[in-house]
Amino acid sequence: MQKVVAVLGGGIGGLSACHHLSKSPNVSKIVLLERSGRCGGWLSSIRRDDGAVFEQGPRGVRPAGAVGRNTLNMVSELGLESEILPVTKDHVASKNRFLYVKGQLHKMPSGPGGVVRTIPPFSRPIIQSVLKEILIRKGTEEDESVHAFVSRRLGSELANIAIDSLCRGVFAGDSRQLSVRSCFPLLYEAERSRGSIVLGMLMGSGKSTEGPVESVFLSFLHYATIFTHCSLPSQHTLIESRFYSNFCVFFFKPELASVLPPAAQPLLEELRAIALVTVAVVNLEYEGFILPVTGFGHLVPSSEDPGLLGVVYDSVPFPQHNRSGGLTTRLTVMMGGAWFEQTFGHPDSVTKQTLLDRATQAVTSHLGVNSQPVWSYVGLLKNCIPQYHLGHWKRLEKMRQYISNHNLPLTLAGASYDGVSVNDVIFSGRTAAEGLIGKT
Ligand SMILES: Cc1cc2nc3c(=O)[nH]c(=O)nc-3n(C[C@H](O)[C@H](O)[C@H](O)COP(=O)(O)OP(=O)(O)OC[C@H]3O[C@@H](n4cnc5c(N)ncnc54)[C@H](O)[C@@H]3O)c2cc1C
Ligand SMILES: C=Cc1c2[nH]c(c1C)Cc1[nH]c(c(CCC(=O)O)c1C)Cc1[nH]c(c(C)c1CCC(=O)O)Cc1[nH]c(c(C)c1C=C)C2
Repeated sequence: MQKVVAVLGGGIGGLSACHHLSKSPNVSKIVLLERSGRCGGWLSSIRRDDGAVFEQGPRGVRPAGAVGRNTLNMVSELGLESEILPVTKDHVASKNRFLYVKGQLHKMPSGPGGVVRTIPPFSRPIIQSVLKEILIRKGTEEDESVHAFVSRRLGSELANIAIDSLCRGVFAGDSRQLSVRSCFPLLYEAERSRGSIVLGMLMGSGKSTEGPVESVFLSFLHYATIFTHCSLPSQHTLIESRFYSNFCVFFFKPELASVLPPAAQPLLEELRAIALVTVAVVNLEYEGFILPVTGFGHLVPSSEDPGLLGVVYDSVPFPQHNRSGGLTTRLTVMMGGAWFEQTFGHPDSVTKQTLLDRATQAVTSHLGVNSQPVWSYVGLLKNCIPQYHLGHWKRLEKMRQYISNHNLPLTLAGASYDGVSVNDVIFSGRTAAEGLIGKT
């Protein structure tokens, strides 16, 4: 039977689902319902007339593993290869990552030399923690916080500095609340299957699918303009939508609540329990090359400055997006996340000037930059990153069971469920589409 499918939400997940649905001869019509004036969701680029580009949302994807390959396949199917700005493995932005600890920038140890020597901010060689890890007994919990898991297996220093920072740089979240099972499933599975992260990674390494390119930037605006836009009134309900054989849902739970019938209350309660954090994203442009170091950027552990997550040195990986003519430096300061309210108060009451001042102060103190930016843009991205807290996996199981038991014509996909990265979300769009129509 030919299907008419409604896709709710024109973020990258919804667009990916549309792409895969559109390849099936069994789908006669796809209706993409997007409430805002544009598609793309959090993918959002500011393009100035002088050629400068600033990202308010994601700026890169790592084309590693199955989800990375899937993204590259979709890019190729859409004929967008020429839009990719590759950042190769030997590029300085791929090799140099920094941590800002105790008032100083530290290059993250890398390569064999970096692992066997003691490199600040760490007090002993990382190899020591890695070798000990193999001997640590397997945990027994169904789930554990990322911080507890890493402290137990690799020691508190790596948990407090490296993993705390990484969780801020990916989830804008608190490693003490985030679930290892849902946020880092490979680590969790490695311990379960091999009894050790190190052994799990080594034994699985034969299957590595990494290509020569470490990171790519896709001109996200192109994704966003491929599909036309239409809108969904917020009172739209499943009952009113009887014309559609199926729904794929790609947006966060507060919005989903408005389209579900009251009878789906238990599902709504689970959806509401998935927390979201707000991030302030401040794009800055400086005259000349002002950085004391080169690399992708630096992260700040929560013990150093809870409200300041990190700084991306956009000009280093993507100099093509500097304005034409004249040397400039583009930076993005990310703030808030799980610490937004304690740092800035309620997102509705903070002023853009406060956020700009805080961001430029960080550039001055972390990077020793004394000049003022010649251009800036302050974005307040309310509820932009879902937080997979402890027990997230159980919540997902419950929700999907409810949908199945009640025969709801609904598929949950997108960043709130099975991975927050652009790659994960594109993959979830494909999986949702294939769940409805079979493999394309
Ligand atoms: C600041 C920031 C930086 C990031 N950096 C990276 C990065 O470098 N690399 C990476 O891999 N990932 C990154 N991410 C994560 C990634 O961008 C997101 O997880 C992903 O874009 C989410 O896509 P989505 O389709 O699930 O949801 P969304 O982008 O939220 O899309 C949902 C869509 O649904 C629409 N909608 C909502 N309600 C309704 C309604 N009632 N009716 C109709 N439409 C509705 C919305 O308008 C929106 O367009 C970043 C995220 C942020 C916020
Ligand atoms: C959901 C939001 C995401 C943000 N960034 C990413 C996602 C999915 C992607 C991402 N961010 C980092 C990595 C690298 C992990 C690794 O393999 O080492 C990935 C895949 C880390 C990172 N993020 C930022 C910086 C400066 C770094 C460190 C540099 C590096 O390791 O390469 C900037 C940044 N991005 C996001 C936030 C909240 C943030 C805060 C500073 C969103």
